[in-house]
Amino acid sequence: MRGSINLILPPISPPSFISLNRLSHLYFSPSPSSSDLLKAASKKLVFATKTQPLSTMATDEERVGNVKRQLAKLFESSLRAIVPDESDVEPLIAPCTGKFGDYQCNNAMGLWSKIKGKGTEFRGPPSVGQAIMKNLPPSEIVESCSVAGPGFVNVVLSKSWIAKTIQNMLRDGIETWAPQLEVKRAVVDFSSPNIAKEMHVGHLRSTIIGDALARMLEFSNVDVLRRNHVGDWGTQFGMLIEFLFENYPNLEDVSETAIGDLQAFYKASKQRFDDDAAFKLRAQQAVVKLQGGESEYRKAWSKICEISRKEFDKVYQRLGVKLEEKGESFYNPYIPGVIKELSELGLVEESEGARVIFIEGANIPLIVVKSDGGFNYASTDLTALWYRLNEEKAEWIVYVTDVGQQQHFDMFFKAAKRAGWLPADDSKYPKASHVGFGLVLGEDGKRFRTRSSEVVRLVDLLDEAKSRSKTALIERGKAKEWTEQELEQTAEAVGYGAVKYADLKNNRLTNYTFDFDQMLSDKGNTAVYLLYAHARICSIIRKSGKDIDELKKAGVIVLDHAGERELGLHLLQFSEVVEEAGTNLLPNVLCEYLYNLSEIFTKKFYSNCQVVGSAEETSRLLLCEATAIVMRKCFYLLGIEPVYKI
Ligand SMILES: NC(=[NH2+])NCCC[C@H](N)C(=O)O
Repeated sequence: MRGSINLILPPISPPSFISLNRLSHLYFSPSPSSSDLLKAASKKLVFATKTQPLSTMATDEERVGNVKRQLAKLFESSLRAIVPDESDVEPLIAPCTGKFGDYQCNNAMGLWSKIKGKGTEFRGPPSVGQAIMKNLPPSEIVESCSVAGPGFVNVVLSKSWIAKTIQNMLRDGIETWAPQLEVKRAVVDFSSPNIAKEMHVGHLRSTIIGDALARMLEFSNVDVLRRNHVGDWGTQFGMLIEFLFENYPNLEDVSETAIGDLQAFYKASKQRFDDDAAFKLRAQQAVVKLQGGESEYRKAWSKICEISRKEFDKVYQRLGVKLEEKGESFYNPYIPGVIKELSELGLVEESEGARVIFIEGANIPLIVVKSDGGFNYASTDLTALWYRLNEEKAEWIVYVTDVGQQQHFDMFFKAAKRAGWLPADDSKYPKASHVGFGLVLGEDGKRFRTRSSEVVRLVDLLDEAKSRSKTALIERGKAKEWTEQELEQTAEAVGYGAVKYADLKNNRLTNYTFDFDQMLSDKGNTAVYLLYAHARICSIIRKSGKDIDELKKAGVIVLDHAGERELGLHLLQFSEVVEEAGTNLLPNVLCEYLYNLSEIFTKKFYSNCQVVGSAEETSRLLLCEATAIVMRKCFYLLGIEPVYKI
């Protein structure tokens, strides 16, 4: 699968504290001691700046909340000083947890393997690490550095810089922490249900994951074209149209309510198709007439699409998802031209009456024109890709479907590479990525179905999520405290948020079990727990009686307590996490960050640091506000509505 390495690998975890210690024994290098730190300090590697309230706007440099990038810039110049060769200066920076530092530069070992035996003055990775550290230019970001184990350069960030960066964000807005991606325009092809079929729980995953990815890329300054590649073309329309004509001789009479239950309509026409040979023949002829553009048939087709669209839109509205429909039929007029172009390139060959493209490594060819002369899913997808690259000028095209379609994407991406539409190197743009996801399972561990083995309808799921969360709120006595409207809105935010989060928090490639009790629990890693945590932070601020907007203008953040510092550092990592989740197309990375933020806030900060009435009240209220802002942005990026009181 294209880009599979990126997609399957879990986020890189930095070497843990323990492994660092272990390695340090192996490499006979002492762990950094206070004397190391002192030495580092004497080499002007300690930079402490006093945090000041900032009344002026931040410079572009200060706006960047992405610590990893800022450190990479510093280390790049230090690496360059050691190895003047341009190709060797890609800094490897990773956050780390441990008493030696907040971040690490992991270049020493790689550099050593390149320079050893070539008359270098260095004696091994630790000495390369020392040199990297010594060459680090002065910066207010870094408080101290040390070298550990096989040359890891540990960096302790300056807490006054962390504080200042958070103050800047509070003053200038969270948008100043948005990642800047290389890509300017992307297509995210998601949801994409099929006409005349009910949207089911499989489409739920595509809708939720695709929306989250689109939001993350949009936030990262990418122009995103949200595309609903609806299945609105194909042989099934012959059967549907014929059935429509049979039951509604006058098309004007067909209302939404008449065939509102499209699943039932589809089933009934399929029954008719299977049972009656004459009907079947008429249905097959109807396909030809539709494709030939006969007006009555086109009208009937439009009617069916329109009714389906209204049903889909209701779901999108409830989920707060925006999409622009460009269904399969949209690309029809372009298909012949694209097949011609591919033929002229010598890619299309005859095989058993069909026209196909052979793909290296695949045991079957990609059929682009069927033996009856018709086009198929692959011809449409190749054409849509061509359109997106050439007409829409997208540099990154992302497709969100179940992993079952992986081979299809793999094949037509390879065909596009053969045609020279995409570079052979997956790390280059323009690029196409398939975002696959696993199955939704029921409690029995099998595919999620209703008791009568029917496909579960999305609307029913959403109704139940809402009604269950409403019941839970009523049990907490909220019906007495709140207006009916507040109760409804919160029940929706919590209910739909729970369904979305339960899906997004898993690595999307794994199957997951749909379990209302678990997703609506207010304990553990659930949307309910997180939404309530956010509401509680808002209530701390409200109850303080302070005007938070005034505090934001002049207040100073101090991170003297370990809990304050840990919270501050985690807040600062928001930008690099969004960048990682967006570029690797993994929303679960952002969920993990959000959950950890809430845990650090509660367990490290709030339980140890009194906020209201303390000497540090202003600073701590600002930390509460910054946490609430970052949490809300995470909710937004995951497509979840926040709640402010609970
Ligand atoms: N460009 C694409 N093939 N997008 C995905 C389409 C998904 C398809 N309609 C389905 O329900 O399985």
